[in-house]
Amino acid sequence: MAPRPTVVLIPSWGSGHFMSALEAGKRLLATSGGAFSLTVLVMHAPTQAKASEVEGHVSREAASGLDIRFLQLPAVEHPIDCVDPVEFASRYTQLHGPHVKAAIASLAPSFRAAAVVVDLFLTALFDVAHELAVPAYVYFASPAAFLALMLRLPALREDLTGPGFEEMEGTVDVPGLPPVPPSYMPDCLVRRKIQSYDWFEYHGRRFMEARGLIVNTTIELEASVLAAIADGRCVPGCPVPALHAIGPVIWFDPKDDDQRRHECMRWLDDQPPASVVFLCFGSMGSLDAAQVREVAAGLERSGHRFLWVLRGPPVAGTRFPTDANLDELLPEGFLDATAGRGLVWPAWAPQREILSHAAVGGFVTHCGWNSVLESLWFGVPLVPWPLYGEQHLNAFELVAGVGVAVALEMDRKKGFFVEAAELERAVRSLMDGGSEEGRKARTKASETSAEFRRAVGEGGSSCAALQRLVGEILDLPVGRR
Ligand SMILES: COc1cc(-c2[o+]c3cc(O)cc([O-])c3cc2O[C@@H]2O[C@H](CO)[C@H](O)[C@H](O)[C@H]2O)cc(OC)c1O
Ligand SMILES: O=c1ccn([C@@H]2O[C@H](COP(=O)(O)OP(=O)(O)O)[C@@H](O)[C@H]2O)c(=O)[nH]1
Repeated sequence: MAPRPTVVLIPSWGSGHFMSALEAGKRLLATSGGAFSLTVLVMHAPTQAKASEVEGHVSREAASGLDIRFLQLPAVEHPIDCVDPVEFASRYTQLHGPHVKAAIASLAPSFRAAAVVVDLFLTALFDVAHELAVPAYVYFASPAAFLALMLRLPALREDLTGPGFEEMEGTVDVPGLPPVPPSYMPDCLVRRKIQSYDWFEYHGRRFMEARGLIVNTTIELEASVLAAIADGRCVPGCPVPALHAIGPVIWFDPKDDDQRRHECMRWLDDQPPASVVFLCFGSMGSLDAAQVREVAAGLERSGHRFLWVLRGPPVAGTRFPTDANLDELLPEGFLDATAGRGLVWPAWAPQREILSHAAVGGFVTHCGWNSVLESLWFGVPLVPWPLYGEQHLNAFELVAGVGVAVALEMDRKKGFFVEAAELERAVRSLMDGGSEEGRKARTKASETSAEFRRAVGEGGSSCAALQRLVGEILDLPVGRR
């Protein structure tokens, strides 16, 4: 019997990355109508907490009855002296090369790898795909604007006077975006860390070797950036891989009827429609004590209702926050002063469920791309408070490009510190009925929600992109994709 085609997906272990890639894989599988299966190669997550999280996802999905097989890759050493998580992910991935090759070879004779799809920082595995003559794809869980920047990095290096963007004068040309101030570049490219730039540039170059770039966005949301990439404006003179905008790819937890309704949801049930501003800063977001005091003062003075996910300092040696001790962190009297109109939640919260609640009218977010897409899916406008990774660029795009957000001024020289008065202003602007800035953001967020739902529905742009991608993987003649 001829071997069955399978798509080999290799995600990384970060919470957002793993589930976003898996959800994208499941959408590919569903669109293929059984023409191929999905094989997921799972790397050992580098921390115990992440490993348990990944194991939980794998065992739940393995029991789903879908045509997915999970293969655990052997453990490898941890690279040392890495300057940031991107360098770690890139070097850790390189060490997996021989194991990935063996895993793909072991699929024969029952299966044939029809494509290899890797996470954005795992492009070192393209070497294996090329050796085995299997088409390679990138799954890009971040916005197309960041993809455009990564593709431009080799050329932008020529404009730098130092190893990062910090010393750069003028603005950065990210094709498809308005001119970007250098301070909105990903934080590890702003400061003087030569390895960071090198690794981002490495991946940017390798993207050009892919057969296709699968991006978690929609043509409607990032039209100008996607056009700029497709027109070759990021890497002039070189053929651009096929672009597939299949988003928004959002993962929703399976409903568990036995579970009690979460305390945050019960609290929201008692609040009026669109009255609550939600604050949450992602899987690696925690604020220091001085910043917590400013947020508390800003929220109290704004007079608005709020649900604030406040996490404690990171676990030693990691960037992942602990559950907060509210008595220690919050200013004395704050909880009493805001009783009835505010809830501070000290642990991981059910963010997607919260955003879906009618009482939520605005979201102060760290601008992780999953959080942005989830908020817009439910039509909730944003106040961007970027912290790490590419989030500053995301914030710039949301305010200056897309128009779904009210800007928040931060002191870029003082560790992106936000004053209480500035948070109060931004929250009022987002939430007050009379603010023109907030009205525009609310209208645009609500239009984007409708666009998103059309894009993934039958005949929508992302649904069509998935169908074209499946046709490309199966090598169907162009007219039948
Ligand atoms: C996308 O650019 C960067 C991403 C990261 C980064 O690293 C990271 C490492 C981990 O061990 C766990 C993580 O969860 C994690 C997350 C992360 O960034 C977020 O990834 C999301 C994708 O699912 C999404 O794109 C968010 O917008 C990201 O903020 C780190 C980094 O530089 C250090 C990046 O430039
Ligand atoms: O308390 C929290 C914090 C985060 N998230 C989820 O974690 C993901 C975070 O991904 P994102 O890309 O926004 O940021 P990252 O954490 O990767 O920086 C999103 O799906 C959020 O809904 C959550 O459910 N509860």
